[in-house]
Amino acid sequence: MGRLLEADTPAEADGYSFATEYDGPPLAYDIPRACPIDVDRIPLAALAPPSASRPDPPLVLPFPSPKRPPQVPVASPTSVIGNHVDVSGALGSSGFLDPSTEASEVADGSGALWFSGDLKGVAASSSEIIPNRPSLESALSSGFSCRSPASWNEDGEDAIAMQAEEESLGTFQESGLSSYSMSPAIGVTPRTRSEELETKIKKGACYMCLKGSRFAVKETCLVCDARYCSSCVLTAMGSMPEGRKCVSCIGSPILESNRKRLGKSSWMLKRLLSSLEVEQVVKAEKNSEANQLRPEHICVNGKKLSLEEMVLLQSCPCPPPALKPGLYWYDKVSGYWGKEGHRPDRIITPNLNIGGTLMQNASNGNTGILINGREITKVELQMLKWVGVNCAGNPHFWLNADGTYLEEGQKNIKGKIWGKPIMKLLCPVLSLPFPDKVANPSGEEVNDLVRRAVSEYLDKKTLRKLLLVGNHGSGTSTIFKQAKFLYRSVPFPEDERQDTKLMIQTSIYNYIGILLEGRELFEEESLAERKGNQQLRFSGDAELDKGKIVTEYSIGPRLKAFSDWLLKLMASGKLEDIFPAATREYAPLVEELWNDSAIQATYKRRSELQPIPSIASYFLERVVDISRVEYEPSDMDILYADGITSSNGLACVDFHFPELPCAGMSINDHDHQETLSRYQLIRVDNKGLGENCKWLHLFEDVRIVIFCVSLTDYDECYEDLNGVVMNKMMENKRLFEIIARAFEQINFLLILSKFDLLEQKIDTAPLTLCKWFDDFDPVASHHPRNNSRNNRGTNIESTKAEQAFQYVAVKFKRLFLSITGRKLFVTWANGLDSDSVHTAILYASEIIKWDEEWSMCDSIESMYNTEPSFFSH
Ligand SMILES: Nc1nc2c(ncn2[C@@H]2O[C@H](COP(=O)(O)OP(=O)(O)OP(=O)(O)O)[C@@H](O)[C@H]2O)c(=O)[nH]1
Ligand SMILES: [Ca+2]
Repeated sequence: MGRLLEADTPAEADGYSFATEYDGPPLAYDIPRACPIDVDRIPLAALAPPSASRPDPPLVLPFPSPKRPPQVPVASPTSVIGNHVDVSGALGSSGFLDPSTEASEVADGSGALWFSGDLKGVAASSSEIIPNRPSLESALSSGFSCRSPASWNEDGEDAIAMQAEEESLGTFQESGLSSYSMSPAIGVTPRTRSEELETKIKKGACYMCLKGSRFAVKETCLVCDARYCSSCVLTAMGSMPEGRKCVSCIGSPILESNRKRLGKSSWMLKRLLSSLEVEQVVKAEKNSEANQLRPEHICVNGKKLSLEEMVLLQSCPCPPPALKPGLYWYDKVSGYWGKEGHRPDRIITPNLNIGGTLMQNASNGNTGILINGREITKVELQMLKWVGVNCAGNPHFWLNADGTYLEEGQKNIKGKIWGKPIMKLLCPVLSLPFPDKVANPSGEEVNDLVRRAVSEYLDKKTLRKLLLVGNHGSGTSTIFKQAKFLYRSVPFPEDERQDTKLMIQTSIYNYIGILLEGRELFEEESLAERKGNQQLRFSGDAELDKGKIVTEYSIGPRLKAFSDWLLKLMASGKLEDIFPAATREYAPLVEELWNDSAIQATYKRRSELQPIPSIASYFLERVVDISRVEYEPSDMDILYADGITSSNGLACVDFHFPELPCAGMSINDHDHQETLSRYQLIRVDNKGLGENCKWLHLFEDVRIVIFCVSLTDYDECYEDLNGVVMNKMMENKRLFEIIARAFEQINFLLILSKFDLLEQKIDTAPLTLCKWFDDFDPVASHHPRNNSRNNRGTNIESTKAEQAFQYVAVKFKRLFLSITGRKLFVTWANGLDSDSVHTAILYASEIIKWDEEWSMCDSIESMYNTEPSFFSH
């Protein structure tokens, strides 16, 4: 008998109550017990998962003007992500854009979206102003509401705030479980708000432009079910780093009802994006962390699962199919699995060490008969009776996974229920599970299973991302393509080859245009020379004479007309509108032009034409073949083409390292891959980085930033948008500073590219032409070496190019140190040489590994440091 407490004491009379121990006679009845509250079992709504991309919590506007009509504020469609990050910048002090701002005024920004597409729809800029935006924050914190103009209903009430209150009460997704209080609350995904919003938005209309009917095809957000038409979807969903989600929903878990849609591309995606982009979106959707089933959403025998437990459950030989968040019970002896409060639903792999201890009331049975400690349901009792198990006296059974059963406290096996043929028929009739395959893995086998599953999972998680960035012309595209050639068994699938073909064909017209411009210049020069009067070059007389006097650079009227048209097209920036579509039509003219002696004469003097890239000759010399419709680019053509095909400025390639495919072995060999580390090289162009690189945060899980700078940039200039002439190296420095600040904690590898081209020009163009390098003072070398590249690390007898490399490296190292206080790693590369690219990427992977080893040492050290008492005992 437990000790009883008595309250009737003298102390009570003094105005306070103090219980004393009861020492009277034993009582004949039960004392009512006050159950202590178990704090862990108080249901709580799930916390929103952390997400860097979610804006600050919405502010409550103190006095919303009632009856404000729903309106869709506008912002530049080019600032989807940017606005999402910097909400305050995009919105006025009231939290909204100035309603007087016309869509046309702001929809014309100069930044760039990742995905190209028709973005004529009216754009919303942030969670606060997308009408349907389900505020996860507001849903999870009662009384905290996100007010958007469109969320005011006719009566001036804040519909979303009301919704938030409803949702903050907490819901369990599994039906009928809310009243069942055995388990702690399971975090659930936010419920869709689409029904309420549909009453405000015309039925079936797009949630952004509010236009269209329900018959028009729409793309739906996986988190909030908001629907967007094809004009708005890219604005609303941005670059889709986690798949099809509104920008404001990035980082939020998906609706469970949408799980079956994960990774399945849609008609609209295929229409708006290139196949590579669709592939990326689909992959992101399937793999991104936020879209995975979260272990804490699965509760087994009253205990939320850990990550390892969930992985084990999902990867066991016989897992529960289509696992959803919810409360479950699991009898690990028999393998029975069911929803809390319900009969068994499945027989899964037994002996899995997951969840808590099976409770007697797990399935809410009331028969008095126990199987493995669980009181069975009526229907199970019925089954036992039908197969002839004696249930008199409410016995307690032990049921093993192989179907053998015995009574508690006895040693004799009474029978084998799964062995009875009638069971196979009975179970389906009673809606009870029957084992697919009677299995009983030993403890050791289960341990193996755990090890394998967890290591596979961790392997998936430890995909090491390398971010490759640099200014235009820094050689990032070439390095990226080399990586594909080096590490992929099929580097460029057919569709990418076709896209590259079109890219090359367009660039050919660009090169021809540059030649034609040069031809005009040379023609004028030679006319002026003949006249013996420099002034004539610019006079009206010269123009007249030009038609009559034929020079080495003159072309016939037919080609002249073509030339004028092409140059006009280039000047208007419309070349890409016409080519490569018109390739078939103009191929014969290109052939004629190329064979013309005036063009050949101009081509000979191409070095005098500043903007023509050195690689242009490679293509120009085969211009006739290339401009034909049947042209198929070779691997070399793909590598030499300027840039990569990606309309959103983002491309990635997954590979295993460090092994290169050697004779007789494919790098994609499955067994081999398992033992290798996984890497992903992501290349983003400046457009993709956005204005002032504000999208960089999307890459915060990268393990290393590989920053590319072309060593040839020091004496090259370009005109910026305002017509200001900028030195390219200074521009590299500027971008480097921005990116180093944005990734302060991440390792950096600087690749100084185009080393071979530097060697060619350093003697004629001194490094001091760039003002940042004005104190470069190379030591003259009397022993120029042939194979200088392999000795770039030494400096005793290094060549001028090597010294320049060292000098530039130190300049960037100092700059990096001053920004981050850390060490910058530097190497060089020649993009056209696969070995040098391989060495550079290998270097990057080694930096990542060193870093991992260091952090491991650090954590072990800190364990020793923080637990002195443990070791002092
Ligand atoms: N000789 C030489 N040529 C290179 C090197 N890297 C790239 N190229 C070539 O230079 C041409 C122009 O490329 P760039 O525009 O400078 O660089 P990219 O590879 O297109 O990379 P991004 O412009 O940074 O995207 C391409 O056709 C490449 O084949 C290099 O290291 N050495
Ligand atoms: Ca380029």
